[in-house]
Amino acid sequence: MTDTVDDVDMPYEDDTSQQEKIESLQERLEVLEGQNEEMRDKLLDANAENNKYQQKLERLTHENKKLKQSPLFVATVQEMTDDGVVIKQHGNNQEALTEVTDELRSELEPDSRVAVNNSLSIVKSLDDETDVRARVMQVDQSPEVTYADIGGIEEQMDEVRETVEMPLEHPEMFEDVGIDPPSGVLLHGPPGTGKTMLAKAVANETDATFIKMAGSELVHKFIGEGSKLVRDLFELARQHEPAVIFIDEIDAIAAKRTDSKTSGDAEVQRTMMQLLSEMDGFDERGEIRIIAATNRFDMLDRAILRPGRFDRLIEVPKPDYEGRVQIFKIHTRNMNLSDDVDFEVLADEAGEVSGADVKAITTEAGMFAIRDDRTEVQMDDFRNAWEKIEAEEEEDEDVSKTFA
Ligand SMILES: Nc1ncnc2c1ncn2[C@@H]1O[C@H](COP(=O)(O)OP(=O)(O)OP(=O)(O)O)[C@@H](O)[C@H]1O
Repeated sequence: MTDTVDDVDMPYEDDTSQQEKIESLQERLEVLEGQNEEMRDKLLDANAENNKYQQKLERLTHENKKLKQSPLFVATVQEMTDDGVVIKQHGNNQEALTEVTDELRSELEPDSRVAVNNSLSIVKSLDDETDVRARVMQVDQSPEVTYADIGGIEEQMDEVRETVEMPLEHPEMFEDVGIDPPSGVLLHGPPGTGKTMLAKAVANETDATFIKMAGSELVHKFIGEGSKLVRDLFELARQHEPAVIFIDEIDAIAAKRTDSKTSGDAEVQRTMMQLLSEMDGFDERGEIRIIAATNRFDMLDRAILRPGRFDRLIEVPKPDYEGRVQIFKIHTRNMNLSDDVDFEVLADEAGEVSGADVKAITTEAGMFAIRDDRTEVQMDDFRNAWEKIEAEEEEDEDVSKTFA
């Protein structure tokens, strides 16, 4: 390497001759020029290196983006070895040895849930399975709803009792007659008409565990996860026999096939197929009854309505006038009512409302009384409550139209 010249002192004594001074300065200039050249070379090398890293960064960013875009699969870590991580994919149960970055490795242990890409590289670690199950499935050992809490849908209640309660309590009757009880019951109708209540009440009255799963929670998940959750659901029900499985918003996993072939659709299809296959093997399931509910009957794939599946359809409509009177009475059982309260007039004035609307009116009427510092709820409180709720509903409709 060339000698560096850092000092700013002149490279000669004060008494040196002119000629010698020039020579020394020239010598110094040469050294500096050499240094300059060397620095320029280094700078060029560094620039070239920088370019190389930039390109690599761009490539990795692009690959990373691609990895995130492509569908991910769920797998469970089986073993952590020096050669990599052994994972087992959900759905097909295939095992694979895959490499993992040191950073991710520190987050993993046997039984960790991970998301893997097409080439089975671990992309990220996932929440604990129990967290997902808890979010998707609610287990209620004894729901509090009774048949007496439900108003205006007697016919539907009788049908649910016949199809769910009878097989649970008197399976021998079906054997004696020589017929199979209906496999699944599908409740369909507008929101807030008591579908969930019916399922809870029948579980309560038969001392069965109520297990609720929301269909919408099963979609937009990783490949293989929806069907695994369906298997887990039936396993959970088996552990809690007798049990009533309630699948709310079944349209989320059982909508008619669309033409699009996106991976999301395929995953929804797989989840539904798993549900159907669990239902097809239903005979051995003993004391488990399945009730599903939807507000979108028109959207359902007819495959789920075939015999042996959801073969008992029960429409749960909004209550009629008599039903509304009854529901008003039910929801005001514990309220301190003034003598002027007349449910027949209220049921008439409210018009075509759902049971959930009636419940909302009674609660809001109570709030009006509290705001007015009264303990007794009056007829006007109910009227004001309905006016307020109606105005809010109209506002909501306007908002949803604006954003539609
Ligand atoms: N027929 C009814 N009798 C008494 N209360 C009712 C009735 N229908 C609805 N309600 C009241 O409305 C609430 C919501 O009803 P529920 O959840 O059973 O409706 P749903 O039909 O399952 O609605 P969604 O389709 O929106 O899930 C109930 O907790 C209850 O307070």
